[in-house]
Formats: sequence, C-alpha cells, structure tokens
Amino acid sequence: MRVQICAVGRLKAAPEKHLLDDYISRLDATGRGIGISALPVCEVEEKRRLQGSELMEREAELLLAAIPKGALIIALDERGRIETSEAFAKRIGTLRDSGAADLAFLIGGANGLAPALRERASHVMAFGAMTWPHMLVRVMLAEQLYRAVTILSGHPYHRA
Ligand SMILES: C[S@@+](CC[C@H](N)C(=O)[O-])C[C@H]1O[C@@H](n2cnc3c(N)ncnc32)[C@H](O)[C@@H]1O
Repeated sequence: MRVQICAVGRLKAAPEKHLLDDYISRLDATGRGIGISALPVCEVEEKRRLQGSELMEREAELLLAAIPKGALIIALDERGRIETSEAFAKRIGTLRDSGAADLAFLIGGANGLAPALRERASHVMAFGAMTWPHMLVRVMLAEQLYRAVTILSGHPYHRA
C-alpha cells in the first residue's frame, strides 16, 4: 500500500521541511519491508484570490486531482477522531491487509478542509482539539506514520 500526504500550501526550505523529508524517508525505508511505501508529499495551491467557501471548494478540487485515482482518503481535521498511536497503527495495518492500493492523507490550508471533502473521507482524524499550523501538521503526521510502521514491524522506536 502506498501512502501519500497531500496538503494545501507550499512548504519552503525551512526546519519543518527538513523534518518532514526525514520522517518520510524513514517511513519509506521501514515501511517497505511490511508492504507500506511512501509517495512524495504533494502540495497544492490556488493562485487566484478566492475567499471563504469558494477557496475551500477549489482547494478540495485541487487535492482530489493531485492524489492517486481511487485512493482511500483520510482527512486531517481538529473535529475528527482522536486515537492512540497504537490504534492508528492498527488502522493502517488493517487498510494494508484489506488490499487498499493507495491511502491519501489530506491537510487543509488556513481556512481548513471543505465540509464535502471531510464527508468524502473514509476517516477524519485529529491531533487533539487544538488548531495546529498546517506546516506542523505535515510533520506530525509523517512522524505518526513512521511510528505506525515501526509498531507494525516490531521496531523498538515506539515505547508504549
Ligand atoms: C490552520 S488549520 C485550519 C483551521 C481551520 N480554521 C479549520 O476550521 O479547519 C490547517 C489544517 O491543519 C490541519 N489541522 C490543524 N489542526 C489540526 C488538528 N488538531 N488535528 C488534525 N488536523 C489539524 C487540518 O487539516 C486543517 O485543515
């Protein structure tokens, strides 16, 4: 199963980018042995000056166009479900075992994800009830994906 993070906005050369690249490459290196690989992070951006719901709907279109066709979608949203790292790892392992080819994680921009996109997702996950900057959410998600593959492969990175 291939996993991909797809986000609104461009991450310039910054400490967050360094961390993100590091976790994605660790995720790919550890995940391949257990049937999970990482696609490059994809970023989308609307250049026109749209506002509010019009902007969110356009960003939703761009996100859906950027992910692999037929990918299962997990949306990142503070109104989503909070779970432990072990439960998240189990969720990823179950999807892999079910034969899912591609799994896309979608992160919104400053306005958040369009409600229709959240409804389309097979799961909506939250890193707590607080709102985090989308640049940090990418890094947090990449780390949790790396942690998940270490849990699934019995690697000692995660200590419960
Ligand atoms: C700055 S936030 C947007 C907040 C926006 N006001 C909203 O209501 O969704 C940008 C993106 O980061 C992600 N995000 C922020 N906080 C999060 C959290 N606690 N859990 C999961 N994702 C989060 C979501 O994908 C969100 O669309």
